[in-house]
Amino acid sequence: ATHDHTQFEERHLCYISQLGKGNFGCVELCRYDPLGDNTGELVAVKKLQPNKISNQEDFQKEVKTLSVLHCDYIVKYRGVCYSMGRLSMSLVMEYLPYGSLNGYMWTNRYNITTRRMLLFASQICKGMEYLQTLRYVHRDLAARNILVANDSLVKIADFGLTKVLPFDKEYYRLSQPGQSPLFWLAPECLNENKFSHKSDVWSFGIVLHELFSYCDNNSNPKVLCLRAIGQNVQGTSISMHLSNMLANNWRLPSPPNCPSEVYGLMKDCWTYDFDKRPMFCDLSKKVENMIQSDR
Ligand SMILES: C[C@H](Nc1nc(-c2c[nH]c3ncc(Cl)cc23)ncc1F)C(=O)NCC(F)(F)F
Repeated sequence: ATHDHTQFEERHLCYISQLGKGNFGCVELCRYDPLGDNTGELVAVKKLQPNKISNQEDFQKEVKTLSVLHCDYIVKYRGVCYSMGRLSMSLVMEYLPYGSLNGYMWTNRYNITTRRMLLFASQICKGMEYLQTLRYVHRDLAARNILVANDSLVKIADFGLTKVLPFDKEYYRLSQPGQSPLFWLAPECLNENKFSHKSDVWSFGIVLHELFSYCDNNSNPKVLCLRAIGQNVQGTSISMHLSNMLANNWRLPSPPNCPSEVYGLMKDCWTYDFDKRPMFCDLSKKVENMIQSDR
């Protein structure tokens, strides 16, 4: 049987504001208000730009993916809304009022403790552990794709690039270079378009760097990598330069005032050989030990 996609009637979805845009379309804040008295719940509605058909297929997959995920550390699926006579479909999700993690970290940079950052890191690890049990590879783990539910709870969101591993392989090979942002990608993704739980671990290390940099846009992974590459980017693409630097053991520098054992954890996630990188279950234990000892 098809999944019981809770149906939201378009006439009761009241537009409030736009939350953000992506290369797919946009996400809007709406109130689902069937009683028409403003007592309905706030929801986040992801709408597709109707142009590209390929987007439609990818969007269907994203809806399918999110509808089977049930985890405290993953944004909740609410259902779908068909409009234009089932011609176009929107994805309805829970609305998280504190917004995306990168905005939250920068806004609250003066009163977020190391313990709080480690709590967020352990929650992201647990969400990723859950994804791994279902053989999903997120492929776009970044602070901009983490949502903040409240001052002590974050959730993984944006499953637009998520792929399920084949039954007989522990990696997913993309046919052509994808649209994942370069500076969050593991070397094997840059060099061979190979995505796995271990490449998600690499991206988690980048998210740790973002967290401990308070998501400062002046020292985000893109800025730091481009500075290391140097302005004189000759013919070879940025991807090639980055790949060469990583092969020569260059890594993002430690964020200012970052505890050395946290930077050590980032470096573990950035082990060149993906077989030697820690698993998310190892990472969450290490992070939880740091939370305990960080009194
Ligand atoms: C394109 C949309 N962008 C944004 N969304 C929100 C947002 C606040 N609260 C939210 N509650 C549920 C959802 Cl799905 C989004 C938001 N805030 C700022 C944005 F720029 C998005 O989906 N971003 C990926 C992720 F959700 F992971 F942050």
